[in-house]
Order: sequence, then structure tokens, then C-alpha cells
Amino acid sequence: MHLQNDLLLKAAKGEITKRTPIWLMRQAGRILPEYRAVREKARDFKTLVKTPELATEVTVQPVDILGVDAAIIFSDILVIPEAMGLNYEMEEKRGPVFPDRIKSIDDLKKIHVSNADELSYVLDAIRLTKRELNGRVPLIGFAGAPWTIFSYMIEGKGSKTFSEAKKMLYTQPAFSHQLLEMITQSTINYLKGQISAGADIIQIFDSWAGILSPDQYQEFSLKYISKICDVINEVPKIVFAKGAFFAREPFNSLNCEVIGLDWNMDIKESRKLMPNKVLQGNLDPCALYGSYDDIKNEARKMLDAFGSTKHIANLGHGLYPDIEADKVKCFIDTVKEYGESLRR
Ligand SMILES: Cc1c2[nH]c(c1CCC(=O)O)Cc1[nH]c(c(CCC(=O)O)c1C)Cc1[nH]c(c(CCC(=O)O)c1C)Cc1[nH]c(c(C)c1CCC(=O)O)C2
Repeated sequence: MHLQNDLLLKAAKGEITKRTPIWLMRQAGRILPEYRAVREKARDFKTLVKTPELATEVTVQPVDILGVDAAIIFSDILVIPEAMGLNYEMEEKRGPVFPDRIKSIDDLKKIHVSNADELSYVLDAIRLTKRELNGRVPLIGFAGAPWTIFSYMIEGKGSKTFSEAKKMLYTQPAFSHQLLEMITQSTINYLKGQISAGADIIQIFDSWAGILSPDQYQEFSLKYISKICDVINEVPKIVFAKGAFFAREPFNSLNCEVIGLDWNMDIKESRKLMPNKVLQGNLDPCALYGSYDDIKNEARKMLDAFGSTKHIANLGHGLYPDIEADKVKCFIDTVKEYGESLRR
């Protein structure tokens, strides 16, 4: 279908656009009262994710309310371990928990490489969202990077250090590779399914990239992201690896169009290290706790540093739940006005 607003897709391909496009990680979430109302109706997070009509509703909300240039399908990266056979619970305040985490090679018997049909509720939500968006903006599909998914499957819950997962890399590298390979194949099946269902572009979230050493990152994460990128060629790809400042040189030769930056990564330095890539990011989400004037200044400073091409505006990580929606809107509007004033 013809897109009325194709700024994101054009910018992702490195084309010149009339202004810099903007979307935000975690834009469909708890910052919007309209989201919380739907979330209450669904009662719990997983029901929301698994009910395509409700997932569609919260996916479209930020497009209507915040005016972002793309929608991102409402789901979670942890649907992959679940499809592979490892159930998770989303506990209020605590976050995700896997009651039967993977402890040893024996536990591989409990799981399998999942196919796209096992995540048909996400694919249905994508089809429904595409219909609902009716070409207004592109739809972003996503998955976690194999290393980040591995971390949750081994650790069994969120963690600051993920030391159980890292212990596995040091003590059982062959087993680690076996599990990472299973996750990679499941993720490829899933992303191909999302694209067939209508996703216009995809993002891979490597949220726990920053806890590995550069060598480990190459061996246990980048290798598998690279495998995924090499077989997905239907749509543009964004790779966001939080904390992986040390991997920017190798990212420059990854088979993807866009690399996401967190706020620790200097913009000019990142341009030098990744001349082949479109860059996405990278305002510190905490900057949105500032005054309206501060937000405008921070946004303009960021836009000045990136320049007017090969940039997709975003945060350096997801929105926090207690950020005010009006402050978020101020950031989005500043990005939009900045581009329009430059090219008038
Ligand atoms: C690590 C990770 C997860 N999930 C995700 C990541 C990668 C991005 C990142 O690094 O933050 C990805 C994700 N999770 C969610 C989306 C939706 C799309 C979007 O708006 O970006 C996306 C892209 C919804 C969600 N996923 C979750 C919520 C909050 C659940 C609720 O409404 O109670 C939402 C809106 C729950 C979740 N899901 C996860 C955690 C740790 C938690 C609990 C803590 C938290 O809320 O941040 C795992």
C-alpha cells in the first residue's frame, strides 16, 4: 500500500527527506493514560499482547496522540522464548520472570526452534494494525537480539549483571552457541513472518550488549545478529545495541541500514566510526524530565550534531513510565519544526 508518510523508510535507505523522521522506543506504553485504560481492560500485560484488537489499539495510539512518524507493533521481545517452549510471567513492578529457566544442556529438551505460526497472534496484530493505519505511517516490526534473549532464558529474570548468563558463556561455550543458534533460527522465522504480515522495517534490540567484553560480543552476539541480517533482505533493518560503544567499527560492516545509538555514544565520533550507516537516536530519556525550554535546547543540540541527513531521531533507550506525555510531545514537535524551518 502507498504510504502517506514514508519519511522513516526514506531516511533508513539514506535518502534525503524534507525533515528528520522521529519515533520513540517504548512509545506505546505507560506514559499514555489512553494506554493505561486499554491495559486495565486487558487486565494483564500478556493478555494485551495476545489480543490483536487491543494490541492494535495501543500500537496506533502514539501515532494519533504524539504524532510520531512510525508505529511499532505492541508486543515484547520475550514472546520468542515463550514460542520456543519457555513460559514467562510479567510481574507487576518486578518485570519478566521465567519459572523454568534454562540451567543446563539437559533443559534444551524442553524447547524447540519456533516457527512463525507459533506467534500468529503477533502476525494477526500486524495485519490488523496495517489495516487500521491505512497507510498513514510505516509499521516497525521487532525482535530481541539472540544474546539478549539468551540472557533472560538463562537468568530467568531481569538482572543488573546477568552473571548467570555470562557464567554460561565462560563455562559452557559450546552449549551457549547451541542455544544461541536455536534462538537465531526462531528469530529469523519470526521476523520473516512479521514482514509477510506487513512490517515495513524491523529493529533488533540488543538491550544487554553492553555487559559483554568486545571479544565476547563478537563471538556470542554480533555473529548471530549478522546471521539474521544476512537472511532478511526484504525490508530495511535497524540494529540497536545498548552500551555497545566498543562495537561501532564492526557495526559499520553489518548487513543493515541503520544503527541505533544510546546517549553515551558521541554523535560525531559515531559518524566517523560508522560512515556507511544511517544513525538513529540518541537523546537521553531523562532529558525529558527537564523544562520545556531545556527539552527544546537538548533536541536542537542533538539535531545539529547529527546533521540533516542519514538520521532518524529517537531516544537513546526506551521512554520511562513516569515521563509526562506533554514533554514527550515537546521533543517530537521540536524535531519536526527544526527540519521544516531549515528547508523553508
Ligand atoms: C529488554 C526488553 C523487554 N522488552 C523489550 C525490550 C527491549 C528494549 C529495551 O531494552 O527496553 C521490547 C519492548 N517491550 C515493549 C515494546 C513495545 C513497543 C514500543 O512501544 O517500543 C518493545 C519494543 C512493550 C512493553 N514491555 C513491557 C511493558 C510494561 C508492561 C506493563 O504495561 O505493565 C511494555 C509496555 C514489560 C517488560 N518487557 C521487558 C521488561 C524488562 C519489562 C518490564 C520492565 C519495563 O516495563 O520496562 C523486556
